[in-house]
Amino acid sequence: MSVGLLFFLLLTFIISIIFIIFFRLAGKSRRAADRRQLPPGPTRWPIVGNLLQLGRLPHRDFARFCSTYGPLVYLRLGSVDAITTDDPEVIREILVGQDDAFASRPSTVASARLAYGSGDVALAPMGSHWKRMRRICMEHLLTTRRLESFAAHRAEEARDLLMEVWAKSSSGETIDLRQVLGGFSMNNVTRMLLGKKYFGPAWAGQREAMEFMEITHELFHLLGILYLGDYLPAWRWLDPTGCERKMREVEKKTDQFHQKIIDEHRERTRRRKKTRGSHCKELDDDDDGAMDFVDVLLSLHGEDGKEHLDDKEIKALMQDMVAAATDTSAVTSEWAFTELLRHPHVLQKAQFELDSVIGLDRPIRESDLPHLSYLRCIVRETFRLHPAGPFLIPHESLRPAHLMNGRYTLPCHTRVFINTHALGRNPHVWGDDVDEFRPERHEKRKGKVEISHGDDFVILPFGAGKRRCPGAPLGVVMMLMGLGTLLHGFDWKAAYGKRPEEVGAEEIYGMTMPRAEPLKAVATTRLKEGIYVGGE
Ligand code: HEM
Repeated sequence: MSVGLLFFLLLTFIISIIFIIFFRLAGKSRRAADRRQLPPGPTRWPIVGNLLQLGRLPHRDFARFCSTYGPLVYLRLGSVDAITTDDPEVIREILVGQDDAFASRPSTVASARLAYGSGDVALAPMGSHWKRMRRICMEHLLTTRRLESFAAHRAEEARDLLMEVWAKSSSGETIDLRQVLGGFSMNNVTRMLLGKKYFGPAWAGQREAMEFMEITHELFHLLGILYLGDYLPAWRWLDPTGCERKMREVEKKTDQFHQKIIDEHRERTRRRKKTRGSHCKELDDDDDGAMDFVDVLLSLHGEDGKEHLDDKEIKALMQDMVAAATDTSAVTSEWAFTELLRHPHVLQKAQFELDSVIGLDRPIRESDLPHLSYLRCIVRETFRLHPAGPFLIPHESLRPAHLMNGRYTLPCHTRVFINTHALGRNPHVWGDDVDEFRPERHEKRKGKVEISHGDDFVILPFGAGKRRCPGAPLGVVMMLMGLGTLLHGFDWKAAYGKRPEEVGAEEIYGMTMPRAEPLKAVATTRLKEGIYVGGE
């Protein structure tokens, strides 16, 4: 080898080393700079980060961090970067201003196990699959026309609710509001979605109803917990609480349940077609009234020229709709009732409005809802103090992003906890009487009282931006109809002779945030008897 070649090789080697060192240092200092620009937050421990600072009600701990370090707080949850906020302007920037960066969802053990590998809408990461599933929801399931086609079912459910409470109150029974409101929203949703009702008259049957209840409760519970395996990967090896084993069991049970419903629908369609002859057209909305959602999903074409959606896609969507639709409205309605029992003057004012808009000679109808401004204020105030879930479903950043005029830099895959519970109790937004239930604070708005978020982002019951709840109009109608029916139909007092101030308002943490105890009350009739048994 010549001396020249040797010299050339040596020079190349030295230059390469210099480049490698240079880029490593540059990378390190860039990462260090990024870290320097993280928002402030509580002191972090090695490995666990801030996990040990979270208790039984993490939304309250997050709120405390926001009032100490806010409005935007950085947390390290085990191996995960996370931020939290309860500030309307920061929330607007995340959900609307920088929607492109923050509209994804984190991949968690629950979303993999319990949402068909994140194959649904609500827990799917941003990408073509989510776009397609969301489009199916918006264009085929939750359209105004389809929701209107179920108005008669909803009216029937309101009538059954009135009759059920009347029957119980006539026999001196205490009313379990969790049970009646839960049954009302569950029936509304399952009739639309699965073509069945699970509670009350004409129900699907004891065994199936119990199975359905059990599965949905287990599912909600597991989707709601803060599972340590998502933050400390080593935890998954040990699974000391048996959480993953439970998830696998529930995954299997739900899948079998969904498959049975799909098979029943296929069989029903096959029988209908056979009755009408093999030349018969596809099932459509004019056949036997409205198609339920499963019928609609079975009639849609799949991707890449496939004749149908995959069963897995249909099951993921069914599960989303049940999970997203039933508990949310039932939990919020129970909270509304809790506050009404704690504030009898608000309850009376709502009844006064109902009587003047509807009268005492007929039950409430959906067409009355836009005219019930005070009832709408009650629902809005309930969402302020008791949003259905303490956080929006966690979002995740798709790339490094800057927030608050570039003041802070966040790494890719930062998990975002928008604390709607703390937003509604933020004294900078709501003043000193944040803890007081006072629907009148929403009254000053002109025209129809909007229940969804407005331009000011001071309440956020349905989220905002790309991931906004696609079922908000249905959720609002179900809540107003349920509450309106019970308030118009009956006078109410807390059960067991409790005084208003003795009605508790303790919450438990989960994907949704119910009262710690089911709400029990005593109802007395206030309309003509014929109305309770289906007359006008
Ligand atoms: C009072 C009732 C309801 C409340 C309070 C509620 C609230 C919410 C909230 C807070 C989110 C998360 C938004 C975000 O992450 O930014 C959400 C998402 C969602 N909701 Fe609702 N919801 C209700 C009713 C419904 C109904 C009736 C349906 C469908 C039948 C539904 C379907 C969904 C779906 C599919 C998502 C996921 C959207 C996505 O990730 O793209 N919700 N809802």
